[in-house]
Amino acid sequence: MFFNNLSIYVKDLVKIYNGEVKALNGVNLEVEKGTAFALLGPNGAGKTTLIRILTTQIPPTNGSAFVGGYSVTDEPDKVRKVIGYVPQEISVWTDLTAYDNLLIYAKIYGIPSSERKERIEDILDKFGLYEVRNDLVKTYSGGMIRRLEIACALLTMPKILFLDEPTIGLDPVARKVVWEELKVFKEEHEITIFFTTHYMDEADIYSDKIALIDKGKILRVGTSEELKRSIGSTIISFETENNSNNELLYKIKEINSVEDIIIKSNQVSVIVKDTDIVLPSLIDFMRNNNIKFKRLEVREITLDDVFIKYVGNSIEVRGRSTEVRQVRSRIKGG
Ligand SMILES: Nc1ncnc2c1ncn2[C@@H]1O[C@H](COP(=O)(O)OP(=O)(O)OP(=O)(O)O)[C@@H](O)[C@H]1O
Repeated sequence: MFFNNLSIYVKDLVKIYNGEVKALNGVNLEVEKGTAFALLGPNGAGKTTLIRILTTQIPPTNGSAFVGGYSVTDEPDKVRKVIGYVPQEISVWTDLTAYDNLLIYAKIYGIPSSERKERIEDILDKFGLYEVRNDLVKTYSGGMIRRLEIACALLTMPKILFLDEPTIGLDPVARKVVWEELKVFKEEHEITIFFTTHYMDEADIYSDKIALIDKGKILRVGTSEELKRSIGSTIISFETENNSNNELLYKIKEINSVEDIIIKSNQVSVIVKDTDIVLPSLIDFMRNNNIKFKRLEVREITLDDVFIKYVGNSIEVRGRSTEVRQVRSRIKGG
């Protein structure tokens, strides 16, 4: 059957808020079973809106979406039975212990009382929280709270886990712990993970496929390698020293084997197919036009370069994410 291989199928999805804000503008996506899929985009791109539609919290304005083979609009109850969801906002009770939080989830989701203790202890162990299971959550670090939220969402053993900015506001070490534990769980139970993120490295390391989203539109979908290759093979970057004019610099595009050029103030990135061809011509060009430069380097293309190329600027973690981080750290501090 058509959906056999897919966990999520989205067709021409549109969401317009209050008849005027077009948050999603014709989104098409396919997510294969057992994979980790990252939705990468800046603030206001439509990431949370898409996740809310896929988790049946809000209806789309137009188009269709299927999760686990079920329509989010026609069969929302069936969708809810096969998914787990961790929102950006705090979703556990901080005045309770981890064990009691999970016990509430177990009761809400109808896990038989004879199985509860074993399943709760098992998931606490998998997410490194067994030793602190009887401590109040408000004494936990941000990373521990996140791991508990994920444990709560996985207690019912969903087939598809949705995570909205799972590591927002966490330090790099805590982010790594969250992802390493998720990775082990995903492999063990063959679940599909659909997550939104601002973090390039997170999408790069932990996803099988990445969709770039901006202004409600999917710009590109592919593996990290496919996305990087789609813009070229290498970057030659340098800083200009004098106030060279950009019009002149854009002429670098005419050099044979140059794919594109990105200029951000005095930082110039030249995307090339073949460095050996471009480098001598580029040096000649700079000399002939008396453009002084420093810190020239030849480096691999990163996802950040891909994003700048397709979206026009780099992702900044700001606004809402700062807000979420502040709220989380306030709660953490009691
Ligand atoms: N309930 C709402 N009512 C009206 N407009 C909304 C609502 N929710 C989101 N929007 C708008 O829809 C657009 C997409 O927002 P959304 O929250 O989906 O983006 P996002 O990519 O998740 O952003 P962030 O990374 O900041 O969470 C934005 O312009 C936002 O202001």
